[in-house]
Amino acid sequence: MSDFLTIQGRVHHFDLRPGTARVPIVFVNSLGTDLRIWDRVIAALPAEWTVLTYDKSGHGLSQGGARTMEEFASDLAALMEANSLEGAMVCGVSVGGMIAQALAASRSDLVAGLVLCNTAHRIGTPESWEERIAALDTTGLEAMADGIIERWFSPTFRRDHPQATAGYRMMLARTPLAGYRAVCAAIRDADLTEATQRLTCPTLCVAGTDDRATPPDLVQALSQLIPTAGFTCYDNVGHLPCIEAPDRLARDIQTHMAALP
Ligand SMILES: O=C(O)CC1=CCC(=O)O1
Repeated sequence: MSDFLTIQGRVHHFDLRPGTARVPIVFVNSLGTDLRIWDRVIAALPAEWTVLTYDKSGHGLSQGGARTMEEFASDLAALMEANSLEGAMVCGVSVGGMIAQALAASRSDLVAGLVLCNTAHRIGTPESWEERIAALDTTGLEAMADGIIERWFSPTFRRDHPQATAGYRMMLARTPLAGYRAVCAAIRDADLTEATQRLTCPTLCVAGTDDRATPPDLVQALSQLIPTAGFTCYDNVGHLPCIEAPDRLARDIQTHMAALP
């Protein structure tokens, strides 16, 4: 059920679907999206799984204010603790995958396994994020939305799903500017290389051949940093497999979950 919790003085929006399975799963969304991007994945998962989704600070219905990747990770830790979720599978996409890595590095008690979709230990360059922040300040998000959507979705998805493409474009363009800007700055400043190479939990890294934001080579490099990680790449899928390939992602999550010790 959708609910709200104040964490470090900021109201956070989350949705908890309680279940009886041993290991809960927690989903972490990307820049410019909210918890709805996971709906089709969750619909394809077993009904007995406990599932937590949430809007990170400054996105969806959550209040802004977090600044660093560590703060975004500690928001998630507090939300999991408040819901008595420990030893969870944490599945994050893009910056959500960075938050998941930072959480696993700092709070291994909360994380039994990881699914890292279309993410990396370092995304882009500080200069590229500075350019994006400058463009945001000059033109705003609406003017940048078409270019961002082309990085998010494969040409096939955009051709075959024009309504969904338009809908997710609205989700992006309606993201509060300050919240979007803060996440860009957190990505600019985050280098998780050292923290991530110390991870020891079972990890699945997922890439898409048509991902123009975190291409397969980058996601594969992430998987090679983590001794316990596997790697898979989805054909004709872009940056958001939770939207373009929800059934395949749900299957891979279940296989990964089943292999947990
Ligand atoms: O908006 C993009 O370019 C894609 C992206 C980078 C980090 C993230 O979360 O999304």
